Amino acid sequence: MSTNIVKQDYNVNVKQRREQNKHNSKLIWFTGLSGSGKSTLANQVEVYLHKQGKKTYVLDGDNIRGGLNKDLDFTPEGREENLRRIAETAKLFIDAGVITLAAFISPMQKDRDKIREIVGKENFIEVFVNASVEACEKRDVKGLYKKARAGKIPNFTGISAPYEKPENPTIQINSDFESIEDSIKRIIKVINPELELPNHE
Ligand SMILES: Nc1ncnc2c1ncn2[C@@H]1O[C@H](COP(=O)(O)OS(=O)(=O)O)[C@@H](OP(=O)(O)O)[C@H]1O
Ligand SMILES: Nc1ncnc2c1ncn2[C@@H]1O[C@H](COP(=O)(O)OP(=O)(O)O)[C@@H](O)[C@H]1O
Repeated sequence: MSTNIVKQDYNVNVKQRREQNKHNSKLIWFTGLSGSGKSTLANQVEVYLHKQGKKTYVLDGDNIRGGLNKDLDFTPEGREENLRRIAETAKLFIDAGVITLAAFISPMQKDRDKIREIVGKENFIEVFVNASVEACEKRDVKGLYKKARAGKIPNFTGISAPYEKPENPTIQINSDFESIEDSIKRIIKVINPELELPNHE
């Protein structure tokens, strides 16, 4: 535990960064089963925003778990710490004026509530990428469901570990039935007004 910490104020603040960028900075959080479509949608929404000249960055499960969080496993405690660190990272990106898109299974409501609390509810947009286990298993993008069914991956979400559906997401996508193009359009419609410059008064 760190003690005797005194917060340092910076000369350039988030308001000035947002004004220079001419857009707001928020966290767009994609939650859902493995294979539901989180990475696909986060990446495509980033492409759209980037083309508009906005400052963006994507944080994605497999990439963060290969670096910053490579010491963590998929137990409930491992996931909790994974998501806490990602939320703290996203908070820094938001402060840096960057629109941050995060794609993590984040299966537990309590962990998602903690993320919202860390970044501030005014900065948090939750996208629930809803897909059935059956559809994800049929896609089996990375062959992980096959391995999990064979008992080769412990604590696999949807098979041997739980996924709690979000209680009140900002947007819900049904990727079993919806095309990628339609999902992207619906997300963009909701986030565009949220990314306009805020009134800091
Ligand atoms: N046991 C188990 N359960 C679920 N997923 C597993 C597991 N082991 C490895 N993987 C791979 O890790 C990716 C999910 O990591 P996350 O950091 O998003 O998970 S979590 O939010 O901490 O629950 C996940 O990526 P996505 O398929 O993009 O969701 C998998 O590639
Ligand atoms: N509406 C949709 N949104 C996102 N992905 C979709 C949709 N419909 C079908 N898919 C397909 O589902 C798969 C999702 O894979 P991926 O984005 O890697 O999932 P995740 O990041 O959640 O593990 C891709 O093959 C994608 O083409």
